[in-house]
Amino acid sequence: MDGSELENPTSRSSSQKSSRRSSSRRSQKSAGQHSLTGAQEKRSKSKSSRQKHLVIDDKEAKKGKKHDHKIDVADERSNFLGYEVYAGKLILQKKNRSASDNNQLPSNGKADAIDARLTSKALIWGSSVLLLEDVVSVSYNSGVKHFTLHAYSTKKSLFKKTCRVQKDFCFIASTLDEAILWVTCFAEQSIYVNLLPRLGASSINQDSENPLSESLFDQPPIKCKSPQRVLVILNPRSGHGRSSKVFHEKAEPIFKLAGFQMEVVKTTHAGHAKSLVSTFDFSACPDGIVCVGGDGIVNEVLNGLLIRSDRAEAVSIPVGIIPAGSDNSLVWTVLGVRDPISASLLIVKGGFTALDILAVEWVQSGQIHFGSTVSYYGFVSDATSMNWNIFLRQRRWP
Ligand SMILES: Nc1ncnc2c1ncn2[C@@H]1O[C@H](COP(=O)(O)OP(=O)(O)OP(=O)(O)O)[C@@H](O)[C@H]1O
Repeated sequence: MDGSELENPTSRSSSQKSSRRSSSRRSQKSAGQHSLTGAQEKRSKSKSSRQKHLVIDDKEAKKGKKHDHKIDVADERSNFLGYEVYAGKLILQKKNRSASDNNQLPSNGKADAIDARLTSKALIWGSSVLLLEDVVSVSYNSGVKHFTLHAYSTKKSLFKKTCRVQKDFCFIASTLDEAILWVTCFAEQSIYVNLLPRLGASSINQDSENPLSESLFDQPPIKCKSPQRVLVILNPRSGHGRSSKVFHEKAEPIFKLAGFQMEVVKTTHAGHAKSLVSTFDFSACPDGIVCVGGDGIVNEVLNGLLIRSDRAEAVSIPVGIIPAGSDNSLVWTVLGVRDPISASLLIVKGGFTALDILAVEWVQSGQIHFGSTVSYYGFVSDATSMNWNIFLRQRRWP
């Protein structure tokens, strides 16, 4: 199955059909500038809400008369599929063709081309939908008409458990310029673009009738996110010694697809992570720390940050967690995920969740005693990623 099979929305009602078609035409017409920026998107949203009110007023004015389904269409599009960013024709590459075969595709291969739309939430082609939250990156070789989406979509396993599996989708655009537009629009939706050099000289023969397009590639025109540089701290003892396997087989491939540059440190003893983090020069890895292990390794990393001389800045360093311990209760509580693939996706998608950390105090004979270091923490969050803020109570040392 390609993406998630859906009921084809265009087959519902004629009024919906025409509304969608005209919207698609509008977006095709303005190819080249038709990606919506956040502000445009807001404007578009408020426009649809204005439309909605107009339809309601109209309805009240002409009681009893039937009206079209503008309200439903607007709501459905904004809630489920987001707002249209780009539309055009794409050919989905057959599995058994290699990337180099694409270059021999006849330029009149439009017979297989299908309507495709990129919205702020998904890529939709035919009756298939691929959610952007499942897409890790796009690979694109300069000078060719095809690009590949690397996705980890959810799938029900034999025992009806949901799991994520990697799947690549190679699409061929109608022209080289359209391929660039598609990839640019993915980049604008915060998908990492892995820009690769040109394939062989033969690979651009397909576009030799269009020298203008070729010149575009003298300067790569696609603006993409810069690669993230992170420190990975892996406890090889976590999860009864399975954490290295979890990292190298499940998390690392996703980080590589997303262009992450990683400095991986495997701890050699208890307390290693804390001492490392307490003195580490983060200028080499400014984009975050990824803990691979159980709750214990996260505990050490947070404590290491808290005892740094530059604690005020250090607490703003994002901390990610790849569950590879035996219990992983913290990551489940904070991120709502348990599997390392979903946790890796959350990290590469880059959202942040503020996490409250409280010092635990103990009371004896009516007196409050504080530890000399922050030794444990209450976590108050249930959202989806990993920035953390520290709220320490006013402390009075005995
Ligand atoms: N190389 C190492 N050898 C021995 N112990 C280590 C090493 N590195 C870290 N540790 C210690 O191991 C403890 C347990 O690690 P961690 O919590 O990551 O795994 P776990 O116990 O399998 O997972 P969970 O806490 O989810 O049950 C940590 O508190 C840490 O101090």
